[in-house]
Amino acid sequence: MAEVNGHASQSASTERIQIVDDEKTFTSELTGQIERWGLRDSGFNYNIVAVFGSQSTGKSTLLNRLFGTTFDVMDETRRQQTTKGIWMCRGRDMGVMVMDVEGTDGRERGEDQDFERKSALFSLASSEVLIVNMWEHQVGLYQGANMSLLKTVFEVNLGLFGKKQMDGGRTLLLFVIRDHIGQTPLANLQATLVADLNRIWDTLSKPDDLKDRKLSDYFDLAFTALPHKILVPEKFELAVLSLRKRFTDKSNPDYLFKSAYHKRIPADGVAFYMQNIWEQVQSNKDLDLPTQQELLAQFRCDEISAGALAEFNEQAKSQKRPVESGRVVEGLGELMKNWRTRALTRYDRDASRYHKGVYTRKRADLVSVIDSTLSPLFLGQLKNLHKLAVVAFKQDLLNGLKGDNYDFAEVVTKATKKCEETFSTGAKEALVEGTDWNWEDELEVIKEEIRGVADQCRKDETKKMINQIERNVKKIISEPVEIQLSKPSSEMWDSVLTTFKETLAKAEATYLAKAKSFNCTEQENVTSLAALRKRSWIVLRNKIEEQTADQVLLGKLRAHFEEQFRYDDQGVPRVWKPEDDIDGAFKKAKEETLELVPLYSRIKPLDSSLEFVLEDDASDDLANEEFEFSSSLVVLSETKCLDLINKFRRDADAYYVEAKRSTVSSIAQIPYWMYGVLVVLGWNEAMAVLFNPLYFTFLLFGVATAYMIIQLGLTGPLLQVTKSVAGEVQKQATQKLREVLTADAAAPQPTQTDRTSTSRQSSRQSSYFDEDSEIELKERVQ
Ligand SMILES: Nc1nc2c(ncn2[C@@H]2O[C@H](COP(=O)(O)OP(=O)(O)OP(=O)(O)O)[C@@H](O)[C@H]2O)c(=O)[nH]1
Repeated sequence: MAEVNGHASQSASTERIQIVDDEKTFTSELTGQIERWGLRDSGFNYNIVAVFGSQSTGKSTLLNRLFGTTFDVMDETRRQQTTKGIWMCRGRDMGVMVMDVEGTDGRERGEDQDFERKSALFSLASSEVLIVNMWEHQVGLYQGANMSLLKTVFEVNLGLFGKKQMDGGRTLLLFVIRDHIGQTPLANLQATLVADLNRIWDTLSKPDDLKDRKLSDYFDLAFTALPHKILVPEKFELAVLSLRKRFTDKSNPDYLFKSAYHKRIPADGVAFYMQNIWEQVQSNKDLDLPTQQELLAQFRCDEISAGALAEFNEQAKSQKRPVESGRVVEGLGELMKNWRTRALTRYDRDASRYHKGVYTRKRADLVSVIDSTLSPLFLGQLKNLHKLAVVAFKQDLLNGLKGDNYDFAEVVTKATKKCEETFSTGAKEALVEGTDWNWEDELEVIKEEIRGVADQCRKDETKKMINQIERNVKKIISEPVEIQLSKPSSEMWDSVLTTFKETLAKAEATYLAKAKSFNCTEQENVTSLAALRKRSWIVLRNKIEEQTADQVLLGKLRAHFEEQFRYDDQGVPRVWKPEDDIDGAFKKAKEETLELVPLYSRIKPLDSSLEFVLEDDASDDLANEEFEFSSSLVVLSETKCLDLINKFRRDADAYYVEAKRSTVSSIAQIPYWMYGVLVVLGWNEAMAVLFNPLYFTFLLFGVATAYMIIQLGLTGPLLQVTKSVAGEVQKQATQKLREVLTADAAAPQPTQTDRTSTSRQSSRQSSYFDEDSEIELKERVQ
């Protein structure tokens, strides 16, 4: 077979495609290419083969010869890598997709073994037959024969696809030994390789559930040797031809594409299937063994990151305490941005020179640590802003609701807007770009909270307003009701209720006018008005209670009785004469007065339209006291009425007796003949006084003095002076008497003979002395 040069013109059926490029990106054009190869509709009637082996071991040459593919082959004069990435080509005149894979131990990639691991694993997992290409002299070498690479690949393959491959999809590992001179028979080489592979398999770290799996559970092994291409080209070609037959001739007993190796993926899904495998292989961390540069980069990037972080932490610490203590730190967002930028700039400056991947990864770690340190500050600041905004909101409400001329809704809207603005401004300032922090949720919490505060405030204000209106009602009805109840008449309750209803109507109008600005709901208005009616009624009821208290009502009855009994029709006080009909007048006045008791006992107007009705079940959270309207209409209970009547009767009887007595006293005057008797009996004494000049002078003097005193209005003062003088005289006399008695007590001891009389005397004295007198006496002696 003629060697096909990659640069030669290719027919569409053998056009090759790079499925994974240098940057490890999987092509998006494989589907289209499979279609161009004419394999799209071949169902399961296709095979996939790949090659694995060190660089420049004649892999492309072999594939081109075996399958008639058009892979690039290295120029014989320059030993340099030709295959980069993974290429795929359709076998000429056969339904085989052949993958030429970049060689291992690539000089060009240096220490970066990442690609060779991934490409080997990809080939192993996706193809039916994997040709392991090696020089004869590589057999038995651990590194040279890629055994360490195979170990890693087996291990990851087991982890990733081990379970799936158990259900089917075994793979054939076809070892092709190149430049076989023949000194060592193939059987020996084969034995060495099998021993190596089993050893590798035994030392694999397998998943727990696949611990007992053997190499043969997953792989079939086949071995073949090719003679030296340069030294014995004919033999080489013949051997290749015979190997080719094993791929093409199904009747060949050594046919290699056994159905057991088929992955059972329809041809039109192969592109997608392979892409998936590549993605799994790519994202597998077990393959990412660091190179020396990476190790160095990790070390240095960690160091640089720690330095930047130390400075950053110091700065962040300075604001931790103020924020935790509940203070809103002015310009915190700006500060945080500065610390963050400073730390990242410092890291970027020093670390960006190292391995790109490591630098980027470590930078992401640094950003995450910085953000997680700043996040509590941000959240703390939000919390403090929240508190501040709500406090300001409450203060604004307080200030706005001062006085009487405020519009509640307006005050609340203004305060709400200000509160939200305060918070949003502060929160936006605290936000650091590049983070996923959010403050909108907190704003929602605030909105909810201030809605609650405003609602409570509205309820309090409504309560206050109702209390105020209640006080006004009390003030307004107090006097007129008192007057109306003092003038008992059959229309007394009509006038009381008229006053009450008028006042209540005004109160309700006042409430409704105010309630508008409170944004009260219809239900709230209904409740509040019911409360207002109830409270007003209670106010009236209390006033009535006060005016019908025992003594007050008794006073009223007495006054009414007196009016009827002691005054005549013209309102002039009556002076009872014996001929007057006291009994009749008394009876009439008493009966009329007693009729008032039932009138007072129940609130019942003559005009039924004036009756006031209050629903007992009117819900009222403003006035919770126990209250029953129907019973509130009863002012005096029956027992109380009887009690009052009895008390009043006693009073009335007293008036009656007094009236009677006044007639008796007017009857009991001194009879006129008594004056005659007086003149007759006192004639001599009168004459004696008249005719004795001394007596007469005294009489004249006495009469004149009395006349003057009366004329000058000095009767009162004179009586006062007389009383004082008499009092003083009495005091002096007592004093003198005490002195006399004290002198007696201080006299020498009486003789034995006098003792009896003295003891008698002292016992008498002791009766004069009380304890105070003794103390006074002692003081005087001293
Ligand atoms: N001695 C010897 N040389 C060979 C054999 N097959 C191919 N070569 C030569 O080895 C060189 C490399 O051949 P390639 O087929 O490009 O090798 P490769 O493994 O595909 O190379 P890369 O794709 O770069 O890894 C070429 O100069 C071939 O002529 C062989 O069986 N024996």
